[in-house]
Amino acid sequence: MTTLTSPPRTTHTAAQVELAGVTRTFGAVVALAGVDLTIPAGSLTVIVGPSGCGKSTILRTIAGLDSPDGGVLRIGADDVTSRSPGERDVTMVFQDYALFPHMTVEGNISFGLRLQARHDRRSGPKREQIRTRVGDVAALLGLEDLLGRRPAQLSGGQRQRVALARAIVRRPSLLLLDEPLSALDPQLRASARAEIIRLHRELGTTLVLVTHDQQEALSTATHLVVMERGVVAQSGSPDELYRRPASEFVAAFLGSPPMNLHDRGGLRIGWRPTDGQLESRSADALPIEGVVESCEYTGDGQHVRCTGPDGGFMLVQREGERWLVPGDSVRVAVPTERLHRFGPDGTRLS
Ligand SMILES: Nc1ncnc2c1ncn2[C@@H]1O[C@H](COP(=O)(O)OP(=O)(O)OP(=O)(O)O)[C@@H](O)[C@H]1O
Repeated sequence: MTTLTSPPRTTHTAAQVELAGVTRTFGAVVALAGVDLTIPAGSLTVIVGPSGCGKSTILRTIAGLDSPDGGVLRIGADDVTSRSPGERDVTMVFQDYALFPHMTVEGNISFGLRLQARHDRRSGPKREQIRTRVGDVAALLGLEDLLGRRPAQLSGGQRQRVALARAIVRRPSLLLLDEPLSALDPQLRASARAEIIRLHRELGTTLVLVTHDQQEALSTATHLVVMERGVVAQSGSPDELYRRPASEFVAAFLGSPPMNLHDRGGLRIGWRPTDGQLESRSADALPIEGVVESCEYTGDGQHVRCTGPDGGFMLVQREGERWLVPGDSVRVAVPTERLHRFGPDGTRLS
């Protein structure tokens, strides 16, 4: 696969996207309950959240495949709320790739450009330009040797690359991907994820990706958006959301194994399983005692599940520490600066 060091010919200006008070209902179902969101120009923004929280509806609204009931959508400086999909300079890649089965890979990739050429003979792309652009994109995605094949003769990962090639060959200033990796097995997912990150960097376009996989979201995004029941729970850099979750919902949603949460004095206290220090006697720490219930070997350590005085908790134990077995008593200290505090309504305190 070719890695371009200078900006490729597929580069286009990257667009900022802004949603203000966007609402959408389907009968009694509120899919979007007033979404306020800015997607920075040139970012790789990942929208993540549990099933049914409105992720796909946001993407479809940005693409113009669905119309909001209220609110404003801007792409760049333009209010595009009532513009048709064709007037938005946006391309969306669907979960199932939707390739044309009777066309070759080359035919699939060039389809949009050929259509454009037919509609607009004067300023549309010329045959030679189409060939060059398809060649460039095929090189970028490592598809040069597959151009003569049909979709049925490709692996899942190759089909995904063809769908991406078909989208980026049109040089959109905004590229939308709905669960692009969901059809791939875990090993292919990891390499496809790396490919999307590289592609984003080389294209310089704004890329918005939807997933329900929080691990994938954390590792892929430059800008992360967590959705909760039709609204944005929090948006910012992945690091910001992981280290300073704005609510108990975001805290519990991001991170694997998930954050431990306890009731303490009318508040909710949270700590990451990696922040618990075994056998530490530090004064500036919350002590928690428990009994080991089960241990899960992870290769470089253990995930240890314990029962404590006020419910269970999880601890991540690294290699080199005392090896725990079920029935062991443990004493864990959580440094005060690593504690997260949430009020009765779930919002972060301090
Ligand atoms: N065309 C439709 N008609 C009726 N209800 C819809 C329609 N599209 C979406 N919904 C509902 O709106 C809500 C949000 O759906 P959406 O597909 O945006 O969620 P999602 O976060 O992408 O979910 P998933 O991760 O399961 O794909 C859901 O309750 C869904 O059932």
